[in-house]
Amino acid sequence: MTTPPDKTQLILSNTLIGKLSENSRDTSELEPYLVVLSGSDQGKQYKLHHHQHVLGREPAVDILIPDPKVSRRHGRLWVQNQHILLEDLNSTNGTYVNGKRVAKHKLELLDRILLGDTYLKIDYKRANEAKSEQALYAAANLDAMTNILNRNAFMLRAQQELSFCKRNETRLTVMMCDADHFKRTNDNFGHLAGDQVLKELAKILNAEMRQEDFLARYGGEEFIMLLRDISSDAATTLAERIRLTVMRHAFQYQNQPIPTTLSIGVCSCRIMADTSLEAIIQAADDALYRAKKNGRNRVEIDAR
Ligand SMILES: Nc1nc2c(ncn2[C@@H]2O[C@H](COP(=O)(O)OP(=O)(O)OP(=O)(O)O)[C@@H](O)[C@H]2O)c(=O)[nH]1
Repeated sequence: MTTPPDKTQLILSNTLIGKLSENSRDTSELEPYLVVLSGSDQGKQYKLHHHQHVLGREPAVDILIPDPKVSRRHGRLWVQNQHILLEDLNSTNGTYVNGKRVAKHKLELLDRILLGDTYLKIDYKRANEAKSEQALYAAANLDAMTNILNRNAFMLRAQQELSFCKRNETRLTVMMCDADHFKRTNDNFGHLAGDQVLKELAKILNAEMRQEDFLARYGGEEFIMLLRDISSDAATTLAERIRLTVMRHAFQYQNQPIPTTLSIGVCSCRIMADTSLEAIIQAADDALYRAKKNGRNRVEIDAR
């Protein structure tokens, strides 16, 4: 629990986070936020409300930390009156504050929290500060048109997942999905119609994933998915389901139907010490090439 900052703390905090000192600002406007300081979600922030927030890696938690070393339900934050309490929920790798393992801890403003490999801190911000920082986060990590991860953000997360799979010898699946004859879509219906199709494709793919999986726009009309620990049979079933969903979806632009199909290349492999991310993506890309060559609107899989 963080006691709301007094003036001295605020000046110090602002110096640390590189903002201009605002000695006179009114602390009553400040709201508590949990800020992610490292890892693939670096820069992301969560407004803390006056109740408990569960942190962890499973989809149902309030604050999802996409770090393989974080437990599914790792810990919780309680905002109570003027304080913020951090409690470990019997996590595997523990909850640390300023380098010390804690079971339950009343947070101070400058405390550094460590869950798995992810550093976090509490900060107090005005709503407009938080909004502009969130916009910066989105610009760095998200594809502006589809609002899913961009390629760079995906590669960062995928490297983390690969390290986890190496330690645990689990499977990793990469799925490359590419809209068929998309040049024709643009030529026949216009670029705006093409954009509309890409936005809807992102929504469909997003809905098919588990929350711990990652989806990104990899290139123009190409999407990439990373799925942890599913069998090659389950990956094939999922890819087939996605292909059928897209084929049956009624894409439209200005009331004009736009028939759209996907070709999907899948690489599903058990991760060895020397497996590289580039090699898995290349194998998925090769499978995608085969799907195109073998007639499009189909799935090809490389299972290792
Ligand atoms: N509307 C729209 N089109 C895009 C975007 N990014 C890439 N494209 C278009 O996607 C098309 C991709 O064309 P190609 O690489 O020839 O592939 P294709 O026509 O889909 O053919 P196959 O992949 O072989 O089935 C190009 O015409 C690009 O201009 C985008 O953001 N919006």
